[in-house]
Amino acid sequence: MAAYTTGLTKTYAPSGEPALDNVNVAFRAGELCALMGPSGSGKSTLLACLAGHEPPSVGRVYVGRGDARPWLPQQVRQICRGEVGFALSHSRPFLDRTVEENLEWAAALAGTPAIVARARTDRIAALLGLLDELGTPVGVLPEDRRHLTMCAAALLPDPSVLLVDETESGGAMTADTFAMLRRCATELGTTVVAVTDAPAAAALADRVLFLAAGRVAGIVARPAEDVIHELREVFSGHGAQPRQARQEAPERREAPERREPSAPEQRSRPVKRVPGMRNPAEA
Ligand SMILES: Nc1ncnc2c1ncn2[C@@H]1O[C@H](COP(=O)(O)OP(=O)(O)OP(=O)(O)O)[C@@H](O)[C@H]1O
Repeated sequence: MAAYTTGLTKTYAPSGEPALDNVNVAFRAGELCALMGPSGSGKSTLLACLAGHEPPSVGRVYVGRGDARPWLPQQVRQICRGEVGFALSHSRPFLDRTVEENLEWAAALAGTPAIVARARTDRIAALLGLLDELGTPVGVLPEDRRHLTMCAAALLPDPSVLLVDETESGGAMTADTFAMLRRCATELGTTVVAVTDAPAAAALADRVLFLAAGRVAGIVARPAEDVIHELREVFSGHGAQPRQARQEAPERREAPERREPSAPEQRSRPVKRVPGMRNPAEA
């Protein structure tokens, strides 16, 4: 298991609804997992908790060998040296530097020896289709290439887990991008968890994790694109239980456990069955 959560609940405002509500999910070593769900379902929050950017309100997050603890800004070097690499929606490359210079910076920040960084740069750039752009200033590249530059920089220190969110405009996570992330997971052995709204992209993943209203709604292994289409409709429309209804449901008040690490469970709300979808408990 490369990363997992137990009873992960995240509430931003003290009296507000949880952005994540008792999420129990595990990510396997070397898998590409697509993260899908309607806007506000908690995708970015899950990535932020996995990255250690946001502390859980309740529950635990484990990455690699230990807790993904919240980090202070001055500890950014430790993030880069750690188990997790990320290209999140707020991640920004240096626009006035070339792709290669951005990668060098990431390697230096992580303390990766220059000789190791040089050897990895070409390999990662090739996997992400950036070889021809190593000498190009990132500022002149289109948004998807900038995002891939962030992915490349995140991969350079050889994290066990790479977390990739959509860019703020939401346009970067296409099937082309996923095909490159697929290669990274396969050839580098990195666990990749990446948000997308595109069924054609998610169909390239080993598993698709659907969030709906802060909960794990379903996990599909080796998904077919039409199944993903259907599930996306279910969870973005009437299939996703409205937040108001959840608030009134008594089981929401059951306190997610504070307990010692154990094999992650999947105890999520049952959802409409669609051919090819597995219940989270079966994952
Ligand atoms: N920093 C924050 N402060 C307060 N509330 C937040 C914060 N970040 C997210 N939220 C809220 O938490 C919920 C989940 O948001 P999140 O961004 O994780 O969902 P998402 O599925 O990534 O959405 P999108 O696809 O629109 O990015 C939303 O109701 C959102 O308004």
